[in-house]
Amino acid sequence: MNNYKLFIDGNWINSNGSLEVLDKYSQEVYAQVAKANEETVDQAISGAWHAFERDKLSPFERYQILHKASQLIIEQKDELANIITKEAGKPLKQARTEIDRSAQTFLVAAEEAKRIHGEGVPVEAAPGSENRMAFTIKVPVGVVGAISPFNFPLNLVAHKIAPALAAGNAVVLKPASKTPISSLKLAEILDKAGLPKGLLQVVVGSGSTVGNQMMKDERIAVYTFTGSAEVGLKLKQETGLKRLILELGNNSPVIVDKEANVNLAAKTLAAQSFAFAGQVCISVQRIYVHESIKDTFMEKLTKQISALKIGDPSDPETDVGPMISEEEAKRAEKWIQEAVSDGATIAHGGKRKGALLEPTIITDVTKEMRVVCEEIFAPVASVISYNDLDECIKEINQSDYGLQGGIFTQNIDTAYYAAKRVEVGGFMINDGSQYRVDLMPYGGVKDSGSGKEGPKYSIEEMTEERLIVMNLKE
Ligand SMILES: NC(=O)C1=CN([C@@H]2O[C@H](COP(=O)(O)OP(=O)(O)OC[C@H]3O[C@@H](n4cnc5c(N)ncnc54)[C@H](O)[C@@H]3O)[C@@H](O)[C@H]2O)C=CC1
Ligand SMILES: O=C(O)[C@H](O)CS(=O)(=O)O
Repeated sequence: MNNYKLFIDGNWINSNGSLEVLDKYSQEVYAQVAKANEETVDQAISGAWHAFERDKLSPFERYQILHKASQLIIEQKDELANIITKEAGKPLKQARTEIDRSAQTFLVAAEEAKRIHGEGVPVEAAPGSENRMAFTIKVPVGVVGAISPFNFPLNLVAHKIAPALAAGNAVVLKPASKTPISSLKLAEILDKAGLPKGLLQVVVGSGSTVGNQMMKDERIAVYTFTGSAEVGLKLKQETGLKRLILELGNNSPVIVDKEANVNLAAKTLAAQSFAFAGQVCISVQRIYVHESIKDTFMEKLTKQISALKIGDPSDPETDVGPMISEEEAKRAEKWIQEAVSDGATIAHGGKRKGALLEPTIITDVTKEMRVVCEEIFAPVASVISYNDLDECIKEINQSDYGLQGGIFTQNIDTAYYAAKRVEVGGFMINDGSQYRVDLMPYGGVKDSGSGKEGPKYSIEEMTEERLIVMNLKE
């Protein structure tokens, strides 16, 4: 049995209670993790605040620490990938990709630490201001409160911690209680990389206790949250005038136009609908296919899906592993059955064994069905045919969400026409919605959230721009 402690003020501490982290494939207890209580959360926030006041690192020192952390992540790749596979049930090959991406996120944030700057403001042009000089500087906000989801337990945490530290802040992190171990390993890595004690605090526990306490604490200046729209909305209502970065859900649409490369579309969409069992917020969920190519596309798509290997996530060949819990798999199965009883057809998959749900394609759906209009967050995609592109885009935009989308077409005019009209934060041409490189601006519109991630963009959110005006002698 693995035992993990909390990381408070640079020390590993136990608490009265603990929580069990399950191996998501075997469903056996994989680790015990100390659970934060009110007192430990208070200690963590207070420690972060004091560390922020005390340890003012230069941009170059921040660069060195984050750069070193990136190297250590790569050195520990096998161990970290195994942890993600166990605690999240993510197939090993996808877990290994997550480690590489996390190292890159740290590296990009390290570089950004040296580039944080304000700008000159030309006030001398204004009458009476000839002797004045104005410029802005970027200052850290103080303590950043970070709350993260289960699905990318290392890289989505990296997207919060690395830019916050690059900007000179302290961080209190609450990882998802189903997958806290990756965060604790990351704390160990940052400690080894030379991060002064207290600048990162990791508190483990439920959202309703630990998360809730963090959201109410005056000492936290800015919040960054990734998770469901439901929790995001609650947090927005609770945080008043404080800045809150929200990275929420989606039901990603992708158009397969009549001029698409159908082979490319089928191959890409089979991979992007079912990676990590569809539990990716930009997972392809709604596939809009032009009526004239629907049969060919369906044939190629189902062939690609049949080639996916389903099962044990620790097998390096596995493409689709279990969902985060049997309960979640049952919820998705219920949505599928509900659609079928309302007239939909299962074109592929649909069966469930424990937390393993087969990659599933549904056709004959309507836009009111939950599998279409809500975020399913499971290995399930709907194929919807269309004849008129404008009508298709109109239907796409009826979604409450707007994170990422895409189109497959060889016609550049069609591609750009759609890119300008589909209401999303990011739009991919000749790729699916599930494309992301970690330096890109990433974030949604509508109920998918507000504010952007990607180190450069998060740093903007985690700093204040202060204007300085100097009244100089003539
Ligand atoms: N836009 C984006 O970048 C991403 C969005 N997501 C979204 O996350 C969801 C899946 O992740 P889950 O972990 O199930 O999401 P969730 O919303 O249930 O939980 C996310 C985090 O919030 C915490 N939390 C829950 N209630 C809270 C409260 N009242 N106060 C403070 N914290 C609270 C949880 O403990 C967890 O750490 C999906 O909707 C998915 O689309 C996931 C990854 C990336
Ligand atoms: O939202 C998600 O699930 C992630 O942001 C996934 S990824 O884009 O970083 O791969």
